[in-house]
Amino acid sequence: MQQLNSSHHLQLESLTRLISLPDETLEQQARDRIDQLTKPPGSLGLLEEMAIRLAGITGEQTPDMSKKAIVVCCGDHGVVEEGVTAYPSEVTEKMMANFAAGGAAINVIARQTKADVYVLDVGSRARTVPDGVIDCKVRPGTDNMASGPAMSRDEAVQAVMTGVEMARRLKQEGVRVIGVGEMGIGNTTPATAIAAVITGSPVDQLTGRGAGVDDAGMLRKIRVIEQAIRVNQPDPQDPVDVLAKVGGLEIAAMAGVMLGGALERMPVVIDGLISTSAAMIAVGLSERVKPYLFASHLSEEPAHRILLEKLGLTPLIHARMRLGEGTGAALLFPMMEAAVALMREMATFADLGLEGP
Ligand SMILES: O=C(O)c1ccc[n+]([C@@H]2O[C@H](COP(=O)([O-])O)[C@@H](O)[C@H]2O)c1
Ligand SMILES: Cc1cc2nc[nH]c2cc1C
Repeated sequence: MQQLNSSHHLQLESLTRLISLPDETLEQQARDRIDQLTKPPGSLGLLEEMAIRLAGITGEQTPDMSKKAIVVCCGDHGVVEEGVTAYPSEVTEKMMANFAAGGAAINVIARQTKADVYVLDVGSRARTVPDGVIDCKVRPGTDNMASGPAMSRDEAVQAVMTGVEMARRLKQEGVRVIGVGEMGIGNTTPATAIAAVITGSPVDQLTGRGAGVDDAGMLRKIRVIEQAIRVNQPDPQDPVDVLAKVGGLEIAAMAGVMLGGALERMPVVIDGLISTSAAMIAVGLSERVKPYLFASHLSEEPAHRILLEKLGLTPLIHARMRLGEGTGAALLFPMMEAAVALMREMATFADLGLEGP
């Protein structure tokens, strides 16, 4: 591991060792209570599993979910010059301004589900970072991964540490649950490349239309991802190598938010394909991140299902969404709050003078 910028408090390698496992005693207590609630055992399905996991993560039988945050990590991609997306990179900057002004889909959904939106410019090509966007730019966009590494190892680690610091800051601000989202024109290309490297699945089975590329663009995208993997030869056993060679700055930062969230014993909700590719990197850096992660929705991108299966996560929402920004994650928040409220407010069989299930 290369030396990090001195402003970083902890080195990536050492912090991954500091992540603790969820509390099994609290999980068992939650399981026992759920089976005493006035319902057939297991009938609340994945909400039961959610309540149990939240208890183990937070160390609280009925965790406080009042302060919720969505972190939208933004970055641009040199590979866009290969014609892999229907949109120009400039849209990333315009959307960052839109997030800051409150007019994007994530702003609307987060207002509905009572979450605060934090926008991070980790690596956009915007010359000036729009007001209201947190400037933690590592570099203005990646290089074209079709002809060489997207970035250096050091830059990848710096971007990861940006996410770690963000999660720690949110914890200090009293945030109890973090949803992870992103914006970056072209980023389904690196996300799919990460999926191909880590799962070994054929690129043509993983690749989707992203924000809406046409048939010719799809074929180009598949060939470009195959070429990027051939040219860079990323080592699937080395997550920083994968990030640096075929990843993205916002993907690295999201992996960092997941590491930081786990370090701070906070549940972290992932969103679509791109944040799930970041989850693969985070779990590659430390298996201990996995129990802190919650899948929200199943994206239309074919690689998403494969990555979620590999992570052992089940998405609760099937809404044919493929937007990103953390929109699916924000939609999971009310279900999480409901899972906790059920634990807190439901009557038990004993309350009804019944023996139990
Ligand atoms: O979250 C997803 O699964 C998802 C699927 C398709 C597209 N996106 C969003 O669309 C952008 C990437 O699409 P593309 O075609 O430019 O690679 C990026 O800003 C993502 O947030 C997101
Ligand atoms: C308009 C637009 C909004 C987005 N939000 C996330 N990805 C996006 C891609 C586009 C093109």
